[in-house]
Amino acid sequence: MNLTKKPSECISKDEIRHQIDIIDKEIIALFALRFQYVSEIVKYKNDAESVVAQDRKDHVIKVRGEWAENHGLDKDTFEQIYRFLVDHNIGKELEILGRRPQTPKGA
Ligand SMILES: C=C(O[C@@H]1C=C(C(=O)O)C=C[C@H]1O)C(=O)O
Repeated sequence: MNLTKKPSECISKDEIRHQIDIIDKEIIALFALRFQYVSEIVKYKNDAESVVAQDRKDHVIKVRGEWAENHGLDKDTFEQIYRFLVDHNIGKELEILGRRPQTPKGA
């Protein structure tokens, strides 16, 4: 990441906002990469239950909350953020699954 200053080294609001912009650009790029993997997983799923993958969903949300807490962030807030993200991904996975030609049962 091309950050030019540490948080405490910044000497103006503009400088701080510039660093924040750099960080957010990177975060978005990582979310886009994460989404590429999410899109690929649909190949290995065949119905709504496997798309939702409730146990994995619960685990992802819980563990991200713990990771956030380990970094001094608010656990519940980051659980909410991840719940929103995972629910969004489930919607996208269902769209992809819906577009896929259905294989007749027993075929
Ligand atoms: C990516 C998956 O599909 C869904 C999306 C998840 C995510 O965005 O991390 C996690 C679980 C599923 O609800 C998966 O099954 O792992």
